[in-house]
Amino acid sequence: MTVTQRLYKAAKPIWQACHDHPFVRGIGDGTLDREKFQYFLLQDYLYLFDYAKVFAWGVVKADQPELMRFFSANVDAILGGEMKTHRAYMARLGITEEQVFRVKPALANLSYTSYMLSAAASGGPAEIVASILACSWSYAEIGARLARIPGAVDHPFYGEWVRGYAGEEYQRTNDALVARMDALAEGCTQEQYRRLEDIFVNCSRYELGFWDMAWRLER
Ligand SMILES: Cc1ncc(CN)c(N)n1
Repeated sequence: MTVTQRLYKAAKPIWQACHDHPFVRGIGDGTLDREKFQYFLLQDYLYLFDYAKVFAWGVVKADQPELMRFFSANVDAILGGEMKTHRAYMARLGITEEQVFRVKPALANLSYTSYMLSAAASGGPAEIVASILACSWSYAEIGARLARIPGAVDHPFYGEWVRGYAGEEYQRTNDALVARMDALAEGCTQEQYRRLEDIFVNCSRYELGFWDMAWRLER
């Protein structure tokens, strides 16, 4: 089994709970309350700035130009790629970026990003990718699964979100991250692997917590 197959297996029950979460199901069948989605969108926009900073740690810690470019391209893919979907929804909802910055990150959001940033600050490139991977990969899987629900990609409101994560660009970027995890973890000791698994599973738990946070409109 590859390292990423082992990581996937370790987090599988948590990911299944994400797939079964009423928030995720609600995006897929189009029944999700718009207020909950708007709340999620704003929290997620704030989240993504910190998520991009985790990749930026990778630029700092990379010891090879190619790895530096990899992390740097990912910073760009978030700020200029994934966040485009958020900005399109913000435009539809009449929300400016300034208004988003007045929103306080919920505790579940702040705890998640603080955890990732701390793992990145104290670790090396492998720990950095492990802390990013649950985020990137679980959304790639959620997007791909939701896209198979009849009507989900064409839904007038939620379709854009599903298309963004199911789309080729997002899936390709995620595939590269999965491959990078395997490359960076190649030959790691059992102890090093355990640390990567801890980070990956904890981030998966934070992912589930993020859906819950949005579902409950955590204040
Ligand atoms: C909380 C969260 N997790 C993952 C993703 C996908 N990058 C996201 N936008 N937000």
